[in-house]
Amino acid sequence: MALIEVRGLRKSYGEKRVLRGVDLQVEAGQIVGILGPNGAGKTTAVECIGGLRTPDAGTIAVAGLDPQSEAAALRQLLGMQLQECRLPARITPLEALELFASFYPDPLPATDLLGRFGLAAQAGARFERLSGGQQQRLSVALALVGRPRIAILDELTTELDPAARREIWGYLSDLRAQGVTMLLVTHSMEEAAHLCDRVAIIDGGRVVAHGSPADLTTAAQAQQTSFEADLPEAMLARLAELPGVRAVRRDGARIVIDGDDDSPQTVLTALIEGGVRPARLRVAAPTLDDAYLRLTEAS
Ligand SMILES: Nc1ncnc2c1ncn2[C@@H]1O[C@H](COP(=O)(O)OP(=O)(O)OP(=O)(O)O)[C@@H](O)[C@H]1O
Repeated sequence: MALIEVRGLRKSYGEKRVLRGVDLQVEAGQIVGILGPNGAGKTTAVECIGGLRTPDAGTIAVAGLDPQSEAAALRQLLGMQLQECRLPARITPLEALELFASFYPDPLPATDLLGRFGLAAQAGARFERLSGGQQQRLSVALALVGRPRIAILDELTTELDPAARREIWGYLSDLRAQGVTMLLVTHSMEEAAHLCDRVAIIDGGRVVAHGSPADLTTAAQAQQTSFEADLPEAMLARLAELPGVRAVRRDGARIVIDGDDDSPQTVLTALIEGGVRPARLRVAAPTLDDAYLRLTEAS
């Protein structure tokens, strides 16, 4: 059985049906990313998994525990970073870490975490005086202070500069190597591609796609062929009719063609047969961004 097992999760706020039957499995030791448009219900889903919200229907087991009825046991093995870190305005990072550490039998030393998360100089600063990025780093450190077996991190690096983001990614990779399982809510495809073993895309209240970043990218079958050529409209129309071609457009001097994995070859053959010599030809491999857009558009 997976370490996190979610089946048929449903949740509404009043009339608003947010989750309409979410299924999700997270294997031990994996980093799983949850992606999806704003308002798709990602935070709602992870808050249900963390026991902070009560589902309307469905089952959730985290390390075999029910997050509602076995919340106290779950808290000992789960660390949770919330999208909005709400702490008293005057608490300092050191105080907050020591307070959270006091809830666990074998916490990480607060000073180590302050160093690791680049907050040593702010150890005694009031929370309200920290920058957005510093508050975010503190919220991740707070989620990890109890040496959790499972960490749920909600928009972990949104406010961070590129160097800080890379540092946190490095830290999470170290944690994975130690066997920590992580569920990440993210809007960053770069983050998902870099860190996640698997991603689940939530849209319309359901998981519309899941798999490794590479699987999803391949499944999207998006190849983009572009080149410069003086093509008459009739030729453009002919390219648009080729098998596997999804869209043809002009972008300044370039012709840009989206299609499936075989489309670059099909397009090239058609151009050569038509006596066209494409200049500055480029074929762009699909990215997770392309896959995400196609999958969420399709749903
Ligand atoms: N406590 C609440 N009461 C009423 N509606 C809520 C509540 N919390 C969330 N919602 C609504 O439920 C929907 C899903 O919200 P949620 O925060 O789970 O989405 P999300 O996918 O995490 O979004 P984002 O990417 O913008 O963070 C949104 O339309 C939101 O306005």
